Amino acid sequence: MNDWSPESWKTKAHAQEVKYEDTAALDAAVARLRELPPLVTSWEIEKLKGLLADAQLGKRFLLQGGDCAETVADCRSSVIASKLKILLQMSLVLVHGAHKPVIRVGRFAGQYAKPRSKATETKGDVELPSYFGDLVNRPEFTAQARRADPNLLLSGYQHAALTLNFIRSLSAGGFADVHHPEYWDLSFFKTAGVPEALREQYEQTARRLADALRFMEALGERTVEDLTRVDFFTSHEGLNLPYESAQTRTVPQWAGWYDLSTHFPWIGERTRALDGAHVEFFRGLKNPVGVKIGPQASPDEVVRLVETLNPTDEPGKMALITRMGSARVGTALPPIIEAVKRSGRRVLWISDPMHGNTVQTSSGFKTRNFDHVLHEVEQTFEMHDALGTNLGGVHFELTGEDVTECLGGAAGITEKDLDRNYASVCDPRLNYRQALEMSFRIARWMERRKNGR
Ligand SMILES: O=C[C@H](O)[C@H](O)COP(=O)(O)O
Ligand SMILES: C=C(OP(=O)(O)O)C(=O)O
Repeated sequence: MNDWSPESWKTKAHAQEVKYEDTAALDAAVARLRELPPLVTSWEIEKLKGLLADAQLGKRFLLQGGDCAETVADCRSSVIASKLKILLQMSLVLVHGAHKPVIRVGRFAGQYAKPRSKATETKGDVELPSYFGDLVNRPEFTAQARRADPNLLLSGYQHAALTLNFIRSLSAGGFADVHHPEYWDLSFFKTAGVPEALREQYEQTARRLADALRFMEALGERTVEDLTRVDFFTSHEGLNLPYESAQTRTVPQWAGWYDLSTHFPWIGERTRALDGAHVEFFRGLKNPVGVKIGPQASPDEVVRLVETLNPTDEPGKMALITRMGSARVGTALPPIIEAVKRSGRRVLWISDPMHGNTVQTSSGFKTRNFDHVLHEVEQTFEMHDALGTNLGGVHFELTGEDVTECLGGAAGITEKDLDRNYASVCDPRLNYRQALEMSFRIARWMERRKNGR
């Protein structure tokens, strides 16, 4: 790859480019980022690539989830711990449904850069730059807060490091009680609005999961240790190229270049142009990479993306994260699956049922409906089944907190609840109960599908 370097993206058209006024401060921040130690290691990245290769073959399933926009203000122990807890609980439920190991990947420790539909936001007669994530500017609607500040690149790096440090220590054994569903908050399925049949299904799944975990623990001390040690990998949208390229390095033990800001970066729907800066940057990386694929993508374009980003067809390297929307998935997804299948290329298919299902309420809240999200996942499974391919993972925007951002679920969130605790600075997330319920529904669905019902 002679014509590639960590900076070669600078010669390409750059969608969502951040315009920094103070270029000397940008250069200084990037220079400092280049010197700082990596956040993750090439060993971990290669390990994840191996697990993703298994998922491509249907031997593992991937759960990817976390905030839409991680914030520096939420770099707090309770918030991080509850995010890990919900991901872990969901993964246990999915292990139970999928009958295979689940790879846990957080949208965290670096999910600080956001692409936006509009470059500016207007309130009354004031127009300011949009909020592009804590790596770039601040959410408050003031000219000062919305200025792109290069020092936030360093702040983002530091908070990613703090987050990761805490995740690593919790991973080494801080989750013993999470293996006991009797301590989980499953009260959502006892709520009045939940149909009897659904309530029974939830109770049965929780009981069977608790039995299975007790059985594993009873097998001996070593198994308990293995259960309480939990691996989480990190991911984020590799949107801010000055940030990503400053942390892209060679390492002594392997050939090639690793983006050491995260294990598994992805390219967003708005920045995946074949001749654009992001594809140029990502095509030189050794990390596994994801690309978001929306309903406008053409089958041919998707195949060319796969060929460009993984020219050697390396196992575990390439993931396509489809986000079509529940109304369009039935028509938009099959031609893409068929084209990739015809190309013979290895990919991991992941369903992101969040990003195609965003709607705006009359009172101005961005929201998503639990049933639309579930429907997109189920339809995506069905289409892969019908076409002989394998849906190997799911991708959610979620939080471990009791927010009110998405509608529906057994917790019965309605439009009038949205302003009770709408905390996201960008898109709506499933709250703790909705996320857990989603995993119950998917697991149940996987089981029935496996049993041919
Ligand atoms: O998370 C995805 C995008 O950043 C988000 O949907 C953009 O939101 P906007 O359409 O309000 O800019
Ligand atoms: C921006 C995102 O998604 P998409 O590129 O699919 O819109 C995201 O996942 O944060």
